Amino acid sequence: MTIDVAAHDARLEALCALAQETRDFMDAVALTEVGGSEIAAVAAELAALTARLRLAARETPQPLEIGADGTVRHLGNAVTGAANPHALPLVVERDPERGVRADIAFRPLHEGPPSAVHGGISAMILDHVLGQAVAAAGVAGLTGTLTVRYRATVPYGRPLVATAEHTRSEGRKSWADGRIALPDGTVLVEATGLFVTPAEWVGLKVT
Ligand SMILES: CCCCCCCC/C=C\CCCCCCCC(=O)SCCNC(=O)CCNC(=O)[C@H](O)C(C)(C)COP(=O)(O)OP(=O)(O)OC[C@H]1O[C@@H](n2cnc3c(N)ncnc32)[C@H](O)[C@@H]1OP(=O)(O)O
Repeated sequence: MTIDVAAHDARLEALCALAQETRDFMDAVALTEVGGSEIAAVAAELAALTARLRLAARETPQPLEIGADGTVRHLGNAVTGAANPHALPLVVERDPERGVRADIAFRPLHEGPPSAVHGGISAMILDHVLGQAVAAAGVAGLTGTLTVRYRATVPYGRPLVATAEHTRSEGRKSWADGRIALPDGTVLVEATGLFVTPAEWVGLKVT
């Protein structure tokens, strides 16, 4: 059975909608120019909303689920989780040619150097897509090492593309390459990573 994200679960659908509203809120916080008293009033309203959500709370985000066909859904993931406000969220697809690809839309919220995306955020995206390329090759693992080369600053507010592919495996070690590029293919950041399949994951089939 393929897991269909939030398709038949009204509560999860509502949670994903709340996460998206929260992202919009965070963007608004990062960019607002309203006056100080209005900012204080909004903060007080927000504190009341936070208290309502905490009336019933768990200690970990929405868990990773694996469908019968190996489909993975992780609504709580920091990069892809539709129920996690921290996530872009990135939608990673199998590339028809090779590996995986994802459209990226960084926002002003992601700023590191002036007018550009924080290097750690680019590294986080690359960590994830390299990991997913490795998982798509049937050898899912945890990142052992990630080497990132920043060739040009990464802009926010314009469409970008992340791609990655599994390159080889030796025992429980697997390598992948990936990059964040402009739509015309100009590479801005590239990475290579080594992923180690924990012994207890060997043979796990995820897509
Ligand atoms: C039921 C579970 C279901 C799970 C389903 C998963 C589905 C996935 C689906 C979708 C993928 C999404 C994509 C996600 C992407 C994001 C990935 C991250 O951000 S991961 C978080 C950051 N990384 C960590 O937190 C790792 C922390 N480190 C560890 O847990 C261990 O150190 C680990 C697993 C990396 C290695 O531990 P050992 O005990 O298995 O390793 P030893 O047996 O000592 O070594 C095995 C081989 O690996 C090398 N090795 C081990 N660690 C290395 C390292 N850090 N760098 C280089 N080589 C390393 C060793 O030298 C050894 O190599 P020799 O066989 O001798 O050639």
